[in-house]
Amino acid sequence: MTTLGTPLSPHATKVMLLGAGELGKEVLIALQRLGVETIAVDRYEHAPGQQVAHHARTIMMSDAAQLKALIEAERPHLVVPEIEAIATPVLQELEAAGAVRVIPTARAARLTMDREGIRRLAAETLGLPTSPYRFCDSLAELQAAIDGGIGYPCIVKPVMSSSGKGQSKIDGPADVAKAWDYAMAGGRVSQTRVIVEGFIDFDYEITLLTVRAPDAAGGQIASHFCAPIGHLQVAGDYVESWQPHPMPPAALDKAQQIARAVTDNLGGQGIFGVELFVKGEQVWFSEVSPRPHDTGMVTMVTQWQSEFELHARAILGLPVDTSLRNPGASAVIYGGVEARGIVFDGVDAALAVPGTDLRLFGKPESFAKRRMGVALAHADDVATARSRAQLAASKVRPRAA
Ligand SMILES: Nc1ncnc2c1ncn2[C@@H]1O[C@H](COP(=O)(O)OP(=O)(O)OP(=O)(O)O)[C@@H](O)[C@H]1O
Ligand SMILES: NCC(=O)N[C@@H]1O[C@H](COP(=O)([O-])[O-])[C@@H](O)[C@H]1O
Ligand SMILES: [Mg+2]
Repeated sequence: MTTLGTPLSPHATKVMLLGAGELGKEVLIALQRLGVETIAVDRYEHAPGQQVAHHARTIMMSDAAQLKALIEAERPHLVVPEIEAIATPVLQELEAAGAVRVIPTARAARLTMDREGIRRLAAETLGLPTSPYRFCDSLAELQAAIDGGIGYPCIVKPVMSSSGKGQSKIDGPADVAKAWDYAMAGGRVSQTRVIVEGFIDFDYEITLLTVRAPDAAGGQIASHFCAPIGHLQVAGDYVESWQPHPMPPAALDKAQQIARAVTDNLGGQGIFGVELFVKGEQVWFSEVSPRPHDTGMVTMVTQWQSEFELHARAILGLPVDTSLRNPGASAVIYGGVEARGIVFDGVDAALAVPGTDLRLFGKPESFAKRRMGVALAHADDVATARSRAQLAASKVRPRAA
C-alpha cells in the first residue's frame, strides 16, 4: 500500500531531485500534483525546477562532502538523480546504510554516469549488440584504438558528458587530434578518458521509454513500454523528436528485449530512456538514462501520462499507463544568444500554429546552444505534428533583453 503525506507537515512524503533542469522541473510538477514535498537541487541558483519546488538548494552535486551533508540534513524519503554528474559513491553509501532510497538504484546511477560502466555492462555482461568501442586515456591510445580495429568513421566522446558535449565524428586521420582536444574541453567534469565508437550507419534511432512500476495487479515490479520515440540529433544533441516511430514487429520485439535486459539489470523503480539504433531488423543498444529522457518531452502531448508523470508514479509505487493518446512531435528552441535574463518574442505566433504547446524552461542564462525551450505539437499523423512543432519553434525568437 502506498500512503502519501501532506507537504510541509510532519508526515510529508519528501523527494529530493539532484538536478533541476527542464526534465526535473516537470517531474517536480508531477510530484507536487500528488502532494509530495519537493526539494530541488542544482549547481546554480534559479534552475528551472528550483522555481517550482517547495525548497531550493544550490550545491556542487559532484562534491561528495557537500552532497552527503545535504542529504543528511534534509532526510528525504527518495533521492532522484536528474543528471549524470553526481557524486554517486555517496548515494551508494547512504543507500547501503539504509538512510535513503535512490531512484532507480544507487548502482544504476553510478553505472550510467560513466559511459564505461554502462557500456561494459550492456556489451560484456549482458552480451547486447553495441557499436565496437574502446576506452582511451591519451591521443596516442585513441589513434592506436582506431588503427587497431575501430576504423573510420568513428565517434569520440568524453566518458562523462551528455547532450553531445565534447562529442565529435572522425572521418579520417586528419580529424583525430581535433576530436581528442574537443573531448578534453567538453566533459561535464574534468577528466581525460574517452570512448571511441565505430560509427553505426543506422536507418533511424529511437528512445524506448521503459517504466519499472507495479504490474496491473499492483504487486510485482514489471516493465511497461511506451511507443517508440523517433528523434533527430545534430552534433550529438537532440533537436526534434516524434512519437510513435513505426517499426517492423521483429525490430520492435528486439528493441523491447534489449530494453528489458538492461533495465531489469539496473533494477529499482522509475522510467528509463533506452537509446537504440535501428537498421532494417537489426537493433543496437547505445546508452540508457535511468530517468526521463530529453527526447521524451514529446510525451507531454502524446501520452495520457507523460514520461514525467510516469516517473513520479513509478517511484512512488503507483500504477502506470503508458498508452499513446495521439501522434505528436517536439522541436527544440536554442538560446541563440549569450546573455542573462533573455526575452522571447513571437510566443503568440508560435501558439497560433494549430495543435501546439510550448515550454519555456526559465533558465536564468542563455548560451547559443543551450536548450531554453521546446515546442510541442499533436496531430493525426507524425508528419503533420513534426511540421507544426518545427514551425512553432521557429516562431519563438529568443534575444537579449
Ligand atoms: N556509434 C555511433 N554511431 C552513430 N551515431 C552515433 C554513435 N554514437 C552516438 N551517435 C549519435 O550521437 C548522438 C548522441 O550520442 P550519445 O547519446 O552517446 O551522447 P550523449 O551526449 O549521451 O547524448 P544525450 O545525453 O543527449 O543522450 C546519438 O543519439 C547518435 O545520433
Ligand atoms: N540529455 C540530458 C538532458 O537533456 N538533461 C537535461 O538538461 C538539463 C541541463 O541543462 P543545461 O546544460 O542547459 O543546464 C538537466 O538538468 C536535464 O533536465
Ligand atoms: Mg544519448
